[in-house]
Amino acid sequence: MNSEFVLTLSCPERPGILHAVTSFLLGHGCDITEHQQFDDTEHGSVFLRTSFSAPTDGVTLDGLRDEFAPVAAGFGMEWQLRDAAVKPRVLVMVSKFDHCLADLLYRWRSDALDAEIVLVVSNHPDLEPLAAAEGVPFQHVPVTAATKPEAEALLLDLVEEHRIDLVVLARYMQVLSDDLCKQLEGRAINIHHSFLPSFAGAKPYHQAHRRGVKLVGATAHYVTADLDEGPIIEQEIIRVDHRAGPERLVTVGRDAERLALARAVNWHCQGRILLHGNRTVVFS
Ligand SMILES: Nc1nc2c(c(=O)[nH]1)N[C@@H](CN(C=O)c1ccc(C(=O)N[C@@H](CCC(=O)O)C(=O)O)cc1)CN2
Repeated sequence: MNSEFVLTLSCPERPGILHAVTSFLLGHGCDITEHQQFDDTEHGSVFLRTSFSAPTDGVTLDGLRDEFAPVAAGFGMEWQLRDAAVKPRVLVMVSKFDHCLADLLYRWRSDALDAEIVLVVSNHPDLEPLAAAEGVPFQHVPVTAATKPEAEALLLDLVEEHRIDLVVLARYMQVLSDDLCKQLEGRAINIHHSFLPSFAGAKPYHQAHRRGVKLVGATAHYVTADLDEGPIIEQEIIRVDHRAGPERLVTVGRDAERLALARAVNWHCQGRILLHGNRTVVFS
């Protein structure tokens, strides 16, 4: 029985990167099961994701990490090596709209999410029954302008207490502070209910209706201090026409939100996303 691991890395472009990776893996009796690479010749950077199986006797994750570190240092790599069998622990944040939370819980229950949903946090009590129905703990953390600092401190305590790997904002309608965004950099994903960069901010479907668009969509992105400006992971669109009023756009938009968010969460948890400045490389 072999173990499955995933190596992701980025580094300055130069000859010998792939050779270094593959000879390291071969030297440890590992077999590559999937490989994807992107050479950004414009910026002189290489992005790579390799999944591989390793013999269980004598090969451990920590051992591979310790022995790959000097190889990586020689190329100036930023890298991650993780056990593909270990599902990242996810905290889902939500306000009153339930469609994204319900979708993620259903995918998790039906083993279609490569993550463990361990906690739901909301600034309203309304969706506690939805989490309870799936046996997931729910924490009501009210937020006002005055209480936002302590509410965010509690959230960070929960992230640490529950050993959270990823925070998912599944229609959480409060703006996170710059400090919280810094603390959660690269491990918080938001679903914005428009096809960014169009209609950022509040009420995007009403903005879209006023503009008379023929396509509406949703955007899953990493959360940064700049509202709706974080690195885009996935987008989904749906065709509409003149008959669709704002309410109808809200309704059809939900499908785009559910799909874009679920894909983004799965790809993040499978180690298929690498940050590239304010953009992403997605090995889907
Ligand atoms: N630092 C960030 N925080 C959040 C982001 C983000 O990109 N960076 N995304 C939002 C989600 N969102 C749009 O996708 C969004 C949510 C809320 C608002 C907003 O103006 N909220 C008001 C309060 C509204 C209310 O109480 O119902 C506010 O916070 O003053 C805009 C965009 C999640 N957070």
